[in-house]
Amino acid sequence: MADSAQAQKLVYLVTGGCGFLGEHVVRMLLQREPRLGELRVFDLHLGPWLEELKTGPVRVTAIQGDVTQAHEVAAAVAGAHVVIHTAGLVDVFGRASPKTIHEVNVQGTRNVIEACVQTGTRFLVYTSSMEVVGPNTKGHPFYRGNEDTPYEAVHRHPYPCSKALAEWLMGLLVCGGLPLVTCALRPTGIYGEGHQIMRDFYRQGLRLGGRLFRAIPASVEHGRVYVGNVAWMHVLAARELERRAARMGGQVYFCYDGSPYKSYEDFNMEFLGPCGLRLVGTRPLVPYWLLVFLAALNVLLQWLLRPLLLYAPLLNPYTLAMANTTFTVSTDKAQRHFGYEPLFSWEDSRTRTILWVQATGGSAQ
Ligand SMILES: NC(=O)C1=CN([C@@H]2O[C@H](COP(=O)(O)OP(=O)(O)OC[C@H]3O[C@@H](n4cnc5c(N)ncnc54)[C@H](O)[C@@H]3O)[C@@H](O)[C@H]2O)C=CC1
Ligand SMILES: CC(C)CCC[C@@H](C)[C@H]1CC[C@H]2[C@@H]3[C@H](O)CC4=CC(=O)CC[C@]4(C)[C@H]3CC[C@]12C
Repeated sequence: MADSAQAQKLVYLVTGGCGFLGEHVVRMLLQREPRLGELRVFDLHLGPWLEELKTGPVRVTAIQGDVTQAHEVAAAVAGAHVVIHTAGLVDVFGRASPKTIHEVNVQGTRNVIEACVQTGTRFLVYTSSMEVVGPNTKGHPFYRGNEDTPYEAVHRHPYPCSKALAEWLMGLLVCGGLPLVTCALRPTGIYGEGHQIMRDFYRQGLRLGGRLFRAIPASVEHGRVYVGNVAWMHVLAARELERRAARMGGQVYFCYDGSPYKSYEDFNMEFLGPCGLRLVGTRPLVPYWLLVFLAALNVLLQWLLRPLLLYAPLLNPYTLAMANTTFTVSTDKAQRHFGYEPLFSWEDSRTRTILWVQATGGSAQ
């Protein structure tokens, strides 16, 4: 008798499937989801790498579309059994307007939910963010927290506001008693192959003669998680939503793995060090008040230059506050609820990331 893996082939849709995380989710599904019959990859900008996937045994359909356009989303969702919604506008640097961030992250998510309800898709996994919780505007540390840790979540920045609203929309469904089963995954800062900010730091270090200068105290700890493990968690959550609907429906899960807790800069050095960079200083070389001043100056410059060009440096009051606030998670909720174990050890994750930085960091890719 054919087993159920062969009997029922499923249609999956990944929104934002050509982004940093989305590409890993797409590849992970193809490698690790035996019930996959068709994979729809929906994104505003389709990657050329999708072409090579089309020659494999699973039907891969590339859909160029915009999550803010309800009709485009509905057409892509129709007939899909499972939707993994990772599309989002990740912007904490002032590149996009608050309105655009809201449209993509909130209205886009609303469109995905409505399309699922209208077309009868039953399972939806949403990529949320740790930013739904914090760090908050008051700079309170979140130390080894879990999904139930009390924390004063206060947002002002458009990005965390939008992610919090979108996650809240997901929660509404549970109260509404709809047949759609959802869960939200909250990655902390993701790293790994394809991580743009890591590459930016590497290039900056190369420009500075192989050095980076410590700006944030080493005692401020950040939770980071490897992109392959975040992708695996999405694939597993999507698979298990059906079997464990009563337990998982409406739940939120932090994404975690064995990556060590370190400051943002020290963590990056785990990869940039073996690529030849050095972090200068055991303590910050620039006083904090000067960073605050420079961050405020960047906001002013961004505003003054806006009519001429887009000036969006890494340092602004929001990113400084983030980098300077401890936020680490310690939880086993995903393990308890759907059997998640990281697929990649810290050593594997580190090696893969180093190889990627070495291969592409200096090139224009
Ligand atoms: N990068 C990180 O450290 C973290 C990311 N996240 C979340 O993970 C998700 C993926 O983020 P990344 O892969 O880092 O970002 P990314 O920018 O690399 O990927 C996002 C993808 O969404 C697509 N997209 C944007 N607007 C769209 C639209 N209107 N219609 C269709 N597609 C659109 C983009 O073209 C891109 O391919 C986002 O929802 C983000 O909020 C959550 C926590 C941490
Ligand atoms: C010396 C500077 C002050 C260092 C600046 C570092 C910042 C650019 C980054 C520090 C913390 C990062 C954020 C954090 O990892 C959590 C995130 C979650 C998301 O959902 C999206 C990305 C990000 C906001 C991430 C962005 C870069 C930092 C602010």
